[in-house]
Amino acid sequence: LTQKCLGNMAKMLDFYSQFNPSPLSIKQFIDFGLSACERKSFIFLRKELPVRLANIMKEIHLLPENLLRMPSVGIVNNLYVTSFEEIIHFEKADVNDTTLDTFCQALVKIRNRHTDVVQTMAQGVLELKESHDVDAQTENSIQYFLDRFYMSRISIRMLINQHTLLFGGVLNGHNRHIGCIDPYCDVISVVKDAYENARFLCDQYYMASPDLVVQQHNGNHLYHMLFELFKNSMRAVMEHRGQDADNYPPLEVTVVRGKEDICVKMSDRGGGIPRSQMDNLFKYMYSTAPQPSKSDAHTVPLAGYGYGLPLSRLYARYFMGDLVLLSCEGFGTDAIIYLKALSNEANELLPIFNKTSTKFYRTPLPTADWSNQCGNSMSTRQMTMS
Ligand SMILES: O=S(=O)(c1ccc(O)cc1O)N1Cc2ccccc2C1
Repeated sequence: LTQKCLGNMAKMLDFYSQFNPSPLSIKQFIDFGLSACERKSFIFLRKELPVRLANIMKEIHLLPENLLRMPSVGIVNNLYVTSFEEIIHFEKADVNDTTLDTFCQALVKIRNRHTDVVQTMAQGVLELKESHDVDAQTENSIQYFLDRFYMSRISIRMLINQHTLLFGGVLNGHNRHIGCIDPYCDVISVVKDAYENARFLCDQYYMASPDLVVQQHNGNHLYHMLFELFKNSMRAVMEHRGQDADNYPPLEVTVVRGKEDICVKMSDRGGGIPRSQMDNLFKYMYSTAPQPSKSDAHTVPLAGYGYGLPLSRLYARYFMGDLVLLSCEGFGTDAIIYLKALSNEANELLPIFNKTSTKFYRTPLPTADWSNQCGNSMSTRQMTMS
């Protein structure tokens, strides 16, 4: 990048990062998709995509120095710079069919370019762990950043998918879908799909798998969350009971549609984990496992790079839901996915680059205002954070 171009890029980043991202609700996605006007979508996206990209790119620059210097983080940063440049080319383009077509192609190119960003960032965290000692403040900044970075990425891919599915020419398989949203989503069938695919992996690895019991009391993010939870629960049950056991306690899934929340609860009797370990399950630093070596590729990892739970919780929180784990050590674990029942309440939850987020990276961990004998001290913020 030439000096002039770099300077211009910095100015454009400052300009677009001043705007807050505009959260959309599932209702807005559906209503817009029904009227589907490509020009309006283009006009909205050529501003909103640079705003969302710039907001998170400014935050990348706030990362702790030694993470920022990791080769993989440099690669991710350059991907974002390239994609940001490509999008702002459309800033003043006149709105005609040629522009709309090249815009769609650019979105597909950007989506493909960023396909492996989750793994590449995980590699960056691994590079840091292998080259530096990571203090609590750095770990805190990384946890805070990656939750926001992946949420931002989920939201950008959601916008790109809706536009390319609605206007990209390729007819999507199910014409009742609006973009990637299925307004008639039958949760039970998603549960069964996710179970069958996780069971396939479990059978391959353990030569057996727990049954599924589904009780119904009343998309694709939902599928990914369920697939992840099934893999965890199956692994827990199989390892808790040992592979010679002849029968395994079934996984129980309960689906309830309330006035405000839709709950999908998955209960396993896999022996659970101690309360002291629970927080680690959602920590990127803790769950950044060394890459599974290609040699033992036949042992298909039920748990991939370990980012399954933190990412699944982001998918749940993206549309104002949540993912909560409740474990009883020695017995098993309940995982509950909460979804908004009403599409007008299912608003995107988006990270905003501003003074508050900037301060978070610069504020040292507060001194403890709680203490116990074993020398672990906590701050009120840490108590409320988890
Ligand atoms: O921590 S867990 O309780 C657990 C965590 C998340 C989940 O969705 C289901 C679970 O059951 N569990 C994961 C696991 C893996 C290997 C051996 C034993 C266990 C216990």
